[in-house]
Amino acid sequence: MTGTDDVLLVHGGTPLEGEIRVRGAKNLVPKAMVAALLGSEPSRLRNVPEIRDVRVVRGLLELHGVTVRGGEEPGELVLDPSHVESANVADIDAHAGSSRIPILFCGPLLHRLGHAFIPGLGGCDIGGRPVNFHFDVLREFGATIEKRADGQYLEAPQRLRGCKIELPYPSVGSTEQVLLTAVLAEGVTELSNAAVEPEIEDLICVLQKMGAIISMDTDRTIRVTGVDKLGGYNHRALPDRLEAASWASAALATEGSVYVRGASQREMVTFLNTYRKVGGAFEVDDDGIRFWHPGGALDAIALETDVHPGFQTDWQQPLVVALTQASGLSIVHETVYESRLGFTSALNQMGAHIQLYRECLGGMPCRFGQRNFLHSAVVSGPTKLQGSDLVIPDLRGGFSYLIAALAAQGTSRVHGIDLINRGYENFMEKLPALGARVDTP
Ligand SMILES: CC(=O)N[C@H]1[C@@H](OP(=O)(O)OP(=O)(O)OC[C@H]2O[C@@H](n3ccc(=O)[nH]c3=O)[C@H](O)[C@@H]2O)O[C@H](CO)[C@@H](O)[C@@H]1O
Ligand SMILES: C=C(OP(=O)(O)O)C(=O)O
Repeated sequence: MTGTDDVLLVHGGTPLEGEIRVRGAKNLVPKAMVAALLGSEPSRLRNVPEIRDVRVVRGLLELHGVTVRGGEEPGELVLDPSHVESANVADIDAHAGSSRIPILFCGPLLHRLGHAFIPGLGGCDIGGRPVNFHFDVLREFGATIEKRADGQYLEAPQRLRGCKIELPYPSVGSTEQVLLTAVLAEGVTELSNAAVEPEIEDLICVLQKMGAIISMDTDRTIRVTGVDKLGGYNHRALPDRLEAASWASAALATEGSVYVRGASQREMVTFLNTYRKVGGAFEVDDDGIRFWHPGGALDAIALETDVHPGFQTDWQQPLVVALTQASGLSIVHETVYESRLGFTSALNQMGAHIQLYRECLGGMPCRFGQRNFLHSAVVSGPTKLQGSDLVIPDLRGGFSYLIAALAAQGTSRVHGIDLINRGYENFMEKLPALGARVDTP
């Protein structure tokens, strides 16, 4: 999309009402697709959403000789890794900056080919997002890494071997890096301070179906006993709890009611507790969750983002829009990314009162407190929002701008909406289905 194609006019002031469906999680599906590379047989992945991160990984897998085709049911992919081969560096490089997933190709490609080339990563610009943990763990497994102008070149001079690793922080991607590498490494790998997000548990289920031996302790320790060979898997991806929470926040901020078919309570317990504290209502049934604004005033809250089972950082930005409609002072302490509150300046331009602070406004130990990052916010509400010209900064920030524009009086011009396709399936169809008044210029 370019030019005016990438602009959405949002005429606000209408509550979102109706039903939408979420499918497999953006933060699991592309990784399960990478896991298929480790198998000696085809894998079947179901509940796959049509989002850009899936297309990027599909392209990268195909470049490496994996055949990817649709399966029998809608949203099913069949991935056949029988003929994995080296890809042309220039072709891989065409995917530079597209997503964060390419770094997870390291372990599988080192096992299959003995070498790997990783282009520059993309992903949301919400902090520095270094990948030092990833490369440190790969070195522990025995890989060599060379940084060149166009990307990172890795080699495994011999079979990678299991090792004992402690992550400095429970990083999601680094934990996945360890899992995808340890399953075929020689011997046992013990990872402490691992991330335990639901998407990681689901990746462990995928790998176990392939023949891996992985155990998870309650103290964030994961143990993997390497095996010589893995088969394929048949797996239904867990639902996208991040997209579900975004629609929930949209229902609250627009004083509407949205049934999110496919949403699952188990992965959203922390979000649901917070939603209830703010004054949002929800009802869980076997097929999804209905979220609505029950009328009356919303309540201000204190919120700290954290690794699972804490309040997921990707839930933060959409919920902040709803907090602009709550009575009193809400406090938000973002402890996962140092720069994830920059999106609030546009909300202020629309009439919100959000003040950012460098200090940690919360009790949780945080890596950013003494380091000059505006990572805490005080949201003072309720404030009426007015339509505005908005430029989408990142995935969740972008969806938050859509929510704010829908809740505002008047028309907003939202630029850069294509970015939302990275993680929200068919949002351009879902919005009008919920009664949103949107059109293109
Ligand atoms: C595709 C995907 O699944 N993305 C998710 C994943 O991102 P991602 O896996 O990139 O996030 P991480 O959990 O790794 O990052 C958490 C923190 O660790 C730091 N860090 C991470 C790696 C590293 O090598 N060095 C380092 O310092 C990061 O800068 C950040 O401050 O988990 C995040 C935290 O739940 C989510 O917000 C993202 O939606
Ligand atoms: C930060 C996110 O994703 P990514 O890691 O892919 O940039 C997100 O989904 O909000």
